[in-house]
Amino acid sequence: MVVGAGPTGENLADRAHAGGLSVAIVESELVGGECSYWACMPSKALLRPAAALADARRAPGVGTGTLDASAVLARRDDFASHWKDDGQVGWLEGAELVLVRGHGRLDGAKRVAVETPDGGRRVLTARHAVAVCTGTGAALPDLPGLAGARPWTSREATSSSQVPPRLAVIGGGVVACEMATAWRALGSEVVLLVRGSQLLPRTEPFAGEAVAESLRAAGIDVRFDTSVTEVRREGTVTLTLDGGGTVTADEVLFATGRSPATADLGLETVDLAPGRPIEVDSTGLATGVPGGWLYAAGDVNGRALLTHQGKYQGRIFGEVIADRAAGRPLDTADWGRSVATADERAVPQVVFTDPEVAAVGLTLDEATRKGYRVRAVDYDIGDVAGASLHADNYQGHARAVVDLDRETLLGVTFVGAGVSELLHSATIAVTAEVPIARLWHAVPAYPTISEIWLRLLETYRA
Ligand SMILES: Cc1cc2nc3c(=O)[nH]c(=O)nc-3n(C[C@H](O)[C@H](O)[C@H](O)COP(=O)(O)OP(=O)(O)OC[C@H]3O[C@@H](n4cnc5c(N)ncnc54)[C@H](O)[C@@H]3O)c2cc1C
Ligand SMILES: NC(=O)c1ccc[n+]([C@@H]2O[C@H](COP(=O)([O-])OP(=O)(O)OC[C@H]3O[C@@H](n4cnc5c(N)ncnc54)[C@H](O)[C@@H]3O)[C@@H](O)[C@H]2O)c1
Repeated sequence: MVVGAGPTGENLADRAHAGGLSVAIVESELVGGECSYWACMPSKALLRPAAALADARRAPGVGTGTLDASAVLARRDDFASHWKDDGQVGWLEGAELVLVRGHGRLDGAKRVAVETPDGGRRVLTARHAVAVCTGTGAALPDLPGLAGARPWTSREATSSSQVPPRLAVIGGGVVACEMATAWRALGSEVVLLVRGSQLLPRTEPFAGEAVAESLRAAGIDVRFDTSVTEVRREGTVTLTLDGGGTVTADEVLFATGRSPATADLGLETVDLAPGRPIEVDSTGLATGVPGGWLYAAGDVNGRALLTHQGKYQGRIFGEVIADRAAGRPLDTADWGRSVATADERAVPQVVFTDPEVAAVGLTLDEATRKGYRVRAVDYDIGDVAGASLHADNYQGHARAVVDLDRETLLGVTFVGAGVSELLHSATIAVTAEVPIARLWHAVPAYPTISEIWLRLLETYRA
């Protein structure tokens, strides 16, 4: 039994079925999950036209137009399948997975009680395992006046059919940076209020600095070390700031992180704490639950809050569940078939701002804190021939973090226009632990932005 039919639950169910199990999947909203309707797909549909326009403006002779907001929003609606899940339900049926609509709650060992849309209650018992794949919801701070102020969360920010004339965005993480970029490009006046002193704090510092600079260049009012202490809506929204002063906007987006969807999941019936992520081992098995029947995959286990990592866990844990049920041996060595090793060593992520931020593995700071003997190798991407052709005055930077003892890469970060498609080359280098001596023979085509690889290696060997 799988609870939650987001990208993770779908993949886990499919792999468990491919391994020989019959699978039922419980979904309380839309099959396809947050990613399809209120996260990855609609946000990237809003951002892609902005990136295309920015690229056009940097290539002389192409054009300097503005976005047609209604066309962009209409295309976004198509990408969100108009918030209907018929297509994904069709896929589930084709994959021979049984869909149970309703809110699922654990009800003791191997049991899931489903509150069905007609108000009924159905208790389902799994023969082998229950996999919780319920994802996360937006986390809102406890601020006076916030509840009555109808704030935007990531859901409204990705699905709004109106462009607010003035938008205040709270937060300095990925959602805040991407949504500030998108709505500014669609015409909003945007103020970005950041509690800390940098954007994208989990990436290399030069990434957040480049994004802050470009958000400001796009006309966004970026304010660091600024906290909101009170929110009031009287038609418009007024935010009171800790240093004194107020900000008034038509809408306010709180992009202040996520909470695991475990508060109303019956976790107390299996002696786990509601509202917390479900901790798992590297085969997906929940720790502290006897009997080896409860798994958790994707955002809900807190390992890596990204669709591709959730799907990766889904593929691996689904197969593990089927293998354990059939008595087949697992392969739990590092990078083995039955463990999600990449979660700890090589998580790739692209932040679709302008410039894009594409990173995999450890930052210099993380590698140093983990005790590796490392060297950071830096190079400005604008000095690569392919980049200077890509855009006039191309601004970008790359860093590779080299493990000096093994001469392999622990992490790579690219910042610049069009770098997202470079990332998989770095993911392969980090995951496969390709020695620098061999990377030297991986020749990038001339004149592409990929020549950054050659420059990084030359810099290392200089
Ligand atoms: C604005 C935004 C943009 C993002 N962009 C990207 C991106 O570009 N790339 C990327 O990799 N990641 C992105 N993410 C992160 C990505 O959305 C998540 O990592 C991903 O959705 C996690 O998938 P999941 O299947 O684990 O959970 P979810 O997608 O959250 O799916 C969980 C499902 O479980 C259901 N459910 C919950 N509780 C119950 C219950 N009790 N009973 C039955 N069903 C239940 C929910 O209705 C939902 O359908 C973004 C996130 C946000 C907020
Ligand atoms: N392109 C992508 O891959 C993509 C896009 C969007 C989201 N995501 C994923 O979704 C997850 C959620 O993103 P997110 O940006 O909501 O979370 P986040 O954790 O990345 O950032 C949250 C930000 O809010 C700030 N914050 C927290 N509480 C606050 C408060 N009370 N007041 C002011 N600021 C506060 C934090 O300091 C942080 O800067 C992330 O893990 C991210 O990886 C991925």
